[in-house]
Amino acid sequence: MHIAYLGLGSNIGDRELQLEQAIKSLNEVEGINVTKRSPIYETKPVGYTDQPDFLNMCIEISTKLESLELLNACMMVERELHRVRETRWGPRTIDIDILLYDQSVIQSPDLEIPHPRMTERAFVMIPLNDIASSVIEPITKKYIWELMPNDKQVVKHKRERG
Ligand SMILES: Nc1ncnc2c1ncn2[C@@H]1O[C@H](COP(=O)(O)OP(=O)(O)OP(=O)(O)O)[C@@H](O)[C@H]1O
Ligand SMILES: Nc1nc2c(c(=O)[nH]1)N=C(CO)CN2
Repeated sequence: MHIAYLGLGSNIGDRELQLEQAIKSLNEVEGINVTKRSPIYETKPVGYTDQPDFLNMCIEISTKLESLELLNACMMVERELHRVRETRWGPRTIDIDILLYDQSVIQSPDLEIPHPRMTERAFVMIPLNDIASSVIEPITKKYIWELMPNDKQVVKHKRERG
């Protein structure tokens, strides 16, 4: 069994529902079990800023899948939720990134693990810290405090569903 952490984001349509559907679909994939989920945060868009606010969260999964198989499963769930790729870093119904996969370091054309931009993204590190505090190296953790928002960039989302 492998332990992986995934980052989920949505900023068009029913954002909360799409996060829930992504978790449900991932959990239904043979060989994937969702074992933890972070709170949901509402976050200001990073990179391309002229787009709606995101809901972001992280989940922990235990999986029999190898890393590339997991990437394919994530892409399949994205397709299922009708994600259309238009602008890089642009709006999306759902985005699923593999953040960590065991202790692996992978540098291939299709897959980079740890996710190359994760440590600079408050919308990833804050929910990841909620569910994987012990997994994050102290050296990285130091920067989470620097990412901690004091200007409403990342705020806890009040759930609309039970
Ligand atoms: N750790 C990873 N998790 C998910 N996709 C990855 C990862 N590493 C590389 N990729 C590649 O990135 C592509 C997905 O790009 P995508 O359009 O989702 O990027 P993005 O979400 O806009 O930007 P970012 O990668 O900065 O979050 C996939 O086709 C996949 O092959
Ligand atoms: N707040 C926020 N900003 C983003 C996000 C995201 O999930 N949340 N995803 C991006 C591309 O992956 C680019 N910018």
